[in-house]
Amino acid sequence: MSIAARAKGLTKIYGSDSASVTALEDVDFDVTSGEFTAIMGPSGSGKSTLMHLLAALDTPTAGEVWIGDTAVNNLADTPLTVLRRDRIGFIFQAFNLVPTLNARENIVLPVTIAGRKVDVEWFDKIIDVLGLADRLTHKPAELSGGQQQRVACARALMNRPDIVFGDEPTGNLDSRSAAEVLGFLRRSVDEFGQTVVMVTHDAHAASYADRVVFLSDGHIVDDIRGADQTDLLREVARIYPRTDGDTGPGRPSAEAVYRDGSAAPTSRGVPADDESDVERSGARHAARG
Ligand SMILES: Nc1ncnc2c1ncn2[C@@H]1O[C@H](COP(=O)(O)OP(=O)(O)OP(=O)(O)O)[C@@H](O)[C@H]1O
Repeated sequence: MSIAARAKGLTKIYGSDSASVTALEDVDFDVTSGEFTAIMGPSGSGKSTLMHLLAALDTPTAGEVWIGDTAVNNLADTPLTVLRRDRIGFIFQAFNLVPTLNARENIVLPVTIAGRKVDVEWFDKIIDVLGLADRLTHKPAELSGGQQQRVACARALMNRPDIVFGDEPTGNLDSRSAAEVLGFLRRSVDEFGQTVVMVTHDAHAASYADRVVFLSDGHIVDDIRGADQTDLLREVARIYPRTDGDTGPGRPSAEAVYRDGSAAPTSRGVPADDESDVERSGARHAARG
């Protein structure tokens, strides 16, 4: 079992003096290679901060981050840019495609920026799995949200990165498109050996992962494997109990987790008949052998 990314003693404080916010405090976290890890927690618990630090998009106040064996903290600008370009893939909630480029051009952008030749076999494989073959000449505005996010998934994998980071990648999608994107991330782990780290509010989305890490108030408070949606909802209710009226400053709002559908499996357009937990976790465990 190798480590794709490691955080040690990670602390992030935004602002200074009385206006400062401690978003993460002394967090240790290893991302295992070839695994799908989800990071859950209420709004403000530090999920995006942890992901951005792990993905070398931001610098910590204290602590260290490694991508594989590379210590990220002290990298100069150029090797840091190369590391982000070649070893990390990103999928954002807002897709972040280049509007003037068509789907094919968006997908191969990381390769063309790096001045390399497109690996046609790999490109075709990804496009086939994502069902994008008949959309390659379309610009983002001519694609549905789900298709745009599938293009973003293809772009994230194009360089065969060490890790793909997804920040609420299904946050803007309907349930069917979300299931397609999550199913693809799952397949990328099972079939391509990809390492995926995804931030989500949503227990349904997190149930596609092998491992779910729960954050609260800038700390990791739980870390479980092989959980289905029911298990995750139980964990959410246990870790973030409803505290109606108790959402004062400094307290992460459990409501955010609930409001976003994590405690209500059918509320965020996640149809009960969409794909049962049993089927999905069965597929996950079968794929893992
Ligand atoms: N650039 C910033 N400046 C000041 N405070 C920030 C900044 N970014 C995040 N924070 C604060 O740090 C804490 C953690 O934020 P973070 O975005 O990591 O949480 P999150 O769990 O991802 O929340 P959400 O689910 O709402 O995106 C919050 O209190 C947030 O207000």
